[in-house]
Amino acid sequence: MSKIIVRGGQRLSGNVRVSGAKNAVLPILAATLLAKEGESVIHDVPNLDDVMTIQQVLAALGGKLTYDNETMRINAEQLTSFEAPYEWVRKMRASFLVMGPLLARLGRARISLPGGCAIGTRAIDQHLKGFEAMGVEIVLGQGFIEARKEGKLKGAKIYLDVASVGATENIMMAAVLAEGTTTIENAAKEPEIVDLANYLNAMGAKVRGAGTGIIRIEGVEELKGAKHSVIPDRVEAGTFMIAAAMTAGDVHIEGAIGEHLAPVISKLEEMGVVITETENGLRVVAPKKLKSVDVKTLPYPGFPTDMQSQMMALLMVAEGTSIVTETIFENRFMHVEEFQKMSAHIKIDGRMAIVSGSTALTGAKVTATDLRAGAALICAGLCADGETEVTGLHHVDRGYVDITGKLAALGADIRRVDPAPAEPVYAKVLEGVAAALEEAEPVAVAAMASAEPAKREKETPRLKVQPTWA
Ligand SMILES: CC(=O)N[C@H]1[C@@H](OP(=O)(O)OP(=O)(O)OC[C@H]2O[C@@H](n3ccc(=O)[nH]c3=O)[C@H](O)[C@@H]2O)O[C@H](CO)[C@@H](O)[C@@H]1O
Ligand SMILES: C=C(OP(=O)(O)O)C(=O)O
Repeated sequence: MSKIIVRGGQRLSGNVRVSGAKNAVLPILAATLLAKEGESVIHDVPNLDDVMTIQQVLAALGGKLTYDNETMRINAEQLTSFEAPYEWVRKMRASFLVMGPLLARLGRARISLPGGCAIGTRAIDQHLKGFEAMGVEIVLGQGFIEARKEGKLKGAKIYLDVASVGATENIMMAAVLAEGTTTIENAAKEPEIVDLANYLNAMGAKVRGAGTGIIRIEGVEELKGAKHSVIPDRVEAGTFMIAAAMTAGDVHIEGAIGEHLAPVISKLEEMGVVITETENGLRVVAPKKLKSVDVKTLPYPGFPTDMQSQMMALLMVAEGTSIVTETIFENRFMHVEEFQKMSAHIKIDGRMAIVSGSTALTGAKVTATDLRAGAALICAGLCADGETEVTGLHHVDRGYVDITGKLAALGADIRRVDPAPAEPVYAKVLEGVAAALEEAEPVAVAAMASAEPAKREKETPRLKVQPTWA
């Protein structure tokens, strides 16, 4: 089992570069499916497990991709399937974001119900409500959703009951090729929505109002591949700000955009941290003693839920009692139990966590219960007495590029231990299985192709990929 081992007590200092934003790059890569012509070239694509997952989804749909030096090139001219396979969708919730582009391009999509971090129920009703308003017929199967529309999608006025980030993105992507104008009211305002709109507009779309509560999308006939650079990851930047503050450090966070981090900056300043904007980032200088603050997560521009667990780690060592209220996800306090293993004093009361500060944290064996919880445990380990061993790293690898290397470069005593590669004998067996599968696949596909049409459609939707209105 992979683990990160942190020995607390080192003051962080120096420069750390923020990677491209996971939550911006995933919808943007999904949106590349909209280009009927030309290649999209996306820069600042972080090397994350989630990016690899969406890459697999796009490839399964017929996209041709290359990834080199943080640049991904995608050609989606020839889509060969409308089905996002379960094996990838179950790994990552954001795979569901291909539904909007597939409906726009092909008028049909079949997607397994999404997986991802178990931080709440994470409904998708607002995505579906938006598609239905655009004339899409939705069928819920066992473990999947099938959506189709004869002819082009129709522009509509859609009011979101919750300002969902994913629903706003999915509906925007469906609407760009629709007939007429779509208005999304109570739209999410996150910077990642603006980044997606900028990429869509570079492709030839007409999206206005992204970043406000009302987004208007005028449908166009066709979109082309475009160049785009992904915004820096505000959650990764925020995590390094917390790491600096935990260790009374002095860290420059290269690429961090102050405006995107306003609520995090404001809370850290209330605690006594000094933050200054530089030419290309933010400098964070933290005193040894920090004051407690109350924090409530809210949609942007409120305090981000994705920073809640890291902030809680900092509040555990600040002076005084803090109340953390989580309003976005009903099950996002799983890290509390892990913090308690490190001597934290936290009580949960429904959606509130009462954090008693001034804790002398002690190193312990802990597990990342979700992506940000993993980062928060690492942050706590940076100022704990002794060694903290964090497992459950598959969560962390979804969203942080080399967090161990970046913290070590700032002076942290941190290392990652990965299990030794499989014994050569097992590797040989695996190679043999892979070769056998490769040989078997063409036979299976040929058998499917010659099967009865009805059966063929049921079992191999990838064989029928003409737009429904073609
Ligand atoms: C890949 C990505 O960008 N992930 C981010 C995105 O997730 P995601 O897009 O999944 O989050 P949403 O904004 O959709 O979810 C927010 C809340 O709305 C609810 N909801 C959502 C959709 C819906 O149809 N019905 C409904 O009730 C959810 O259950 C949740 O309670 O925004 C979250 C909130 O900022 C972040 O924590 C995630 O990191
Ligand atoms: C919850 C997160 O991601 P996802 O929506 O992909 O699960 C996150 O980035 O913290």
